[in-house]
Amino acid sequence: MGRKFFVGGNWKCNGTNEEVKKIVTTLNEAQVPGEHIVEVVVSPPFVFLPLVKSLLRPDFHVAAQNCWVRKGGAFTGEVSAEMLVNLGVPWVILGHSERRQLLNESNEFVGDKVAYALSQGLKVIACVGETLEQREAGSTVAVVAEQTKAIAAKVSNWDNIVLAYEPVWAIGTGKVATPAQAQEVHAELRKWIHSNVSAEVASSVRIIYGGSVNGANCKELAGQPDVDGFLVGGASLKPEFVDIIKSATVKN
Ligand SMILES: O=C[C@H](O)COP(=O)(O)O
Repeated sequence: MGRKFFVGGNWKCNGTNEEVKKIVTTLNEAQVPGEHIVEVVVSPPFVFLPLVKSLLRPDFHVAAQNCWVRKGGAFTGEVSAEMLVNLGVPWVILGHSERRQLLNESNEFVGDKVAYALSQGLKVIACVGETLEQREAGSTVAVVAEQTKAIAAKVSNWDNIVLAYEPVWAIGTGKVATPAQAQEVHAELRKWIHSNVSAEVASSVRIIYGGSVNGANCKELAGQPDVDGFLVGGASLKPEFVDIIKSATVKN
């Protein structure tokens, strides 16, 4: 069975009430390929999740940008997986490099978060990716394999995981990975999953690319055999996100 193209929009820590409504209006009016061709998930900040969910067209879905590692309780400032489920939020982004780097989330912590979120019924966009220093040292594949291993160690069912390869040096920098660079790492990740998880998961899991994807570069990236979609930051706040969604047709 083919892997359905997946386009995620990570709005990060951006937006006012008015801006969020404007983005949703643009998405709601867009003519895009049907749900059988592309799965679209947008991820506003926590505070806007109910608003976006209530206004967004029914064929698009929402994701939180994080959740607490275990059951909720006395954890000031955190939002639990149970709360997201209670609000009908189906997806969560975990292990984003901004959280790994700025908030010191370790591979093990991310693995625990992914496992807990899945156990509560959430679907997870799990992010991996190397820094420029690691790439220049030739350790890209080792780094992403180690990050994936920490997830695989805690998870037995990959049906509800989308793996996002996001090289840190390409995030928000305008320096997109070349299609060949993205394909190479995606193929290596699939190979790692084949050897360490299973052949079935390797062929079915969607591996999406993130890092300076925009309306101009998305088609060529989408044409790579192991690129199953995108996790888009900056461009997901702009009308060109619609063009990125449309790049799904490259696969069909
Ligand atoms: O989650 C999205 C990524 O961090 C990519 O962000 P960007 O498209 O602004 O480079």
